[in-house]
Amino acid sequence: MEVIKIALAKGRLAEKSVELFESIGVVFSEFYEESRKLIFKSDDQKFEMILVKATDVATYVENGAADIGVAGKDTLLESAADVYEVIDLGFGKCRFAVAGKEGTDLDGMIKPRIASKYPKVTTDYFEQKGKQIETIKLNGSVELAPLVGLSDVIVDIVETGGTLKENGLVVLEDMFQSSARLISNKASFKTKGEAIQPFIENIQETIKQSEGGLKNA
Ligand SMILES: Nc1ncnc2c1ncn2[C@@H]1O[C@H](COP(=O)(O)OP(=O)(O)OP(=O)(O)O)[C@@H](O)[C@H]1O
Ligand SMILES: O=P(O)(O)OC[C@H]1O[C@H](OP(=O)(O)OP(=O)(O)O)[C@H](O)[C@@H]1O
Repeated sequence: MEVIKIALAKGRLAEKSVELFESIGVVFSEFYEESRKLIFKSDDQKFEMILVKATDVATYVENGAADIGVAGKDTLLESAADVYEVIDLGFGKCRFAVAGKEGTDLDGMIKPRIASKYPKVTTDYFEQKGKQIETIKLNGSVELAPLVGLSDVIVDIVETGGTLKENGLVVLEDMFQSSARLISNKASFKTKGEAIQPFIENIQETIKQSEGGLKNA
């Protein structure tokens, strides 16, 4: 029996993903034990889950170190990994936005300096608009950049808007939505299809049902 390897991001998306797997009978009891473990076997031993940095999920899946994974669309766009994006899981929803101090005249700037954890997403977006920019790659606390003069504006994901607000920033331009996606390694999708396909179909069914539930709520 071939084990299916799943890469999960350690942070925000982990718990919801594990709950989703449970709902289709793939249970990782060990996940709930307090530990620093990074590899977990499912109770039925058919699946192995590895916990990696959110931005590394696509790398593990692209290289076949994991067969499938759960990653935010934001990280998929940024890494441009060559993987199949199989299902929009509907959680981990947030929006990409250009943000800055209130009244910032982005259109009036010739070549604004834009700080972001997502330099590729930023470059692609402004290239499409035909606007020249300079990107400054940061790894976190991006909201600081315009406050201390490191950049003119930022490109970041926004959920509640709380972080922007607490730091005196506002959304200047709404870009697009992001949510968690189930991704698959391209070769595994075929070679391990017999095990992966039913897993995907079951998840698809669960999501359809919960969407129906929401609509009927
Ligand atoms: N504030 C947010 N609201 C909703 N979804 C978010 C939010 N921040 C991140 N996400 C989504 O969850 C994914 C994982 O985010 P998480 O914060 O766990 O990792 P991270 O941003 O790489 O943080 P860290 O550097 O602490 O590991 C992101 O790629 C994104 O898709
Ligand atoms: O609109 P909100 O609900 O406030 O969420 C948005 C914040 O969440 C993410 O940061 P994260 O918490 O991952 O911290 P980081 O800055 O260290 O990456 C994102 O980069 C924003 O800073």
